[in-house]
Amino acid sequence: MKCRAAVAWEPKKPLVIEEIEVEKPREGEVLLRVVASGVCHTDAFTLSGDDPEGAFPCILGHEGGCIVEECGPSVKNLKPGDHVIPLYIPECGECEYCHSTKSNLCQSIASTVWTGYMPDHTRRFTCKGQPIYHYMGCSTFSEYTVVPEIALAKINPAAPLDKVCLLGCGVTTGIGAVLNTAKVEPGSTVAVFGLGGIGLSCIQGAVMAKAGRIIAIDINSGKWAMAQALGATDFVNPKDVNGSISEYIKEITNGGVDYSFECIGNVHVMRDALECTHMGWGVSTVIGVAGAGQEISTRPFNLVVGRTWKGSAFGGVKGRTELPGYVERYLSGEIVLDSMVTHTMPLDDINRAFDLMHSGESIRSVIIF
Ligand SMILES: NC(=O)c1ccc[n+]([C@@H]2O[C@H](COP(=O)([O-])OP(=O)(O)OC[C@H]3O[C@@H](n4cnc5c(N)ncnc54)[C@H](O)[C@@H]3O)[C@@H](O)[C@H]2O)c1
Ligand SMILES: [Zn+2]
Ligand SMILES: [Zn+2]
Repeated sequence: MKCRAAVAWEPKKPLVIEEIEVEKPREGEVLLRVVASGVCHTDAFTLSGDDPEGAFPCILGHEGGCIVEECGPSVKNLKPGDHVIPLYIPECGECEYCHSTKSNLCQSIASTVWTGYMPDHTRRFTCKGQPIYHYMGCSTFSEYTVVPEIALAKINPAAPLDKVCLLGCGVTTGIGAVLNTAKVEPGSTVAVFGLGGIGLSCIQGAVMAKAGRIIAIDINSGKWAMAQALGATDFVNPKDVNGSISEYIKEITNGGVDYSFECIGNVHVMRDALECTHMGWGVSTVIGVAGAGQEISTRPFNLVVGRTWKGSAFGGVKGRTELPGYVERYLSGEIVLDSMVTHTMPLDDINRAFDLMHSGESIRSVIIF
């Protein structure tokens, strides 16, 4: 079939709206009509060319709200009309990661998801006769996309897809990092570095975990209002701090925070986030994705004295099992999504979503198809 999609022909160039050809779903695959898609910093990261795994030309987008259009052979649990959220980390239910309660990193199709192919090592998109790479197994910046059944969470059709699409990455990542990865306890002091879609969702998670004090940190003071509305208790702009931000946070928290989260992708901030945690028990979770070749460092002694450095992908959430519950928590008012969607636009204006992200004006832009 033919449809319209935003094609990333090469790094650092605006996306181009093109007519593309989408092949039928094959064995175990599902053709989806994309209703809405959020724009995440990770899309911008890949487009920047800093992502070692980025393959071009591709169709970006991984925060989708979709409806099943057609099922390929041997698809068992989905039918046309079902509402789904595509998962960049699938859940096959059979691999050792799926069997482990300690990880959500299903490896069943990882080698193809992260190289831009479908599980059978072929692609479903062509444009002007040229094959186009898939992206994170989702490619939601297209009116239609093809995703394996094991990478689809079936959700309550009562949920608005233009809001719950954010559960496909940003919001689930932030909340899950707090609840699943760090396991923040009631009364804890928490520091969140970077107040984009991910950081603000960490704040939501910290509120859900009943943290006592939630310190929101961003170089853009315009982000404070939203952080406060979601439950942050303190705001620090590192630009207003003389000297080290980690020393400053330790000073105002009587020795350091219990938990910190890095939601930027900056290796220097990752170090600050670790070093501002309390000696003896502080836990710092890296969520931000840093550029190719970058490394983190700290004095080993900072770990010897009882701090822990952790990392979290998609908030440690097993998508097919747990995401439907996140959608229910949104419907019951426990998870806030509506105010996170600061901008909406049609596919034709998708490049504006990237501009708004880079200028710091948006929390999340959602493309409405
Ligand atoms: N681990 C995962 O599963 C996962 C999932 C999604 C996104 N990510 C990553 O999380 C990061 C955040 O994504 P996002 O969509 O929220 O991004 P975003 O661009 O919306 O937000 C980033 C925020 O960080 C702030 N910031 C930048 N430099 C700063 C500094 N030095 N100190 C303090 N604040 C600073 C910016 O002002 C902005 O508010 C990205 O690196 C993204 O790739 C990881
Ligand atoms: Zn994302
Ligand atoms: Zn698996």
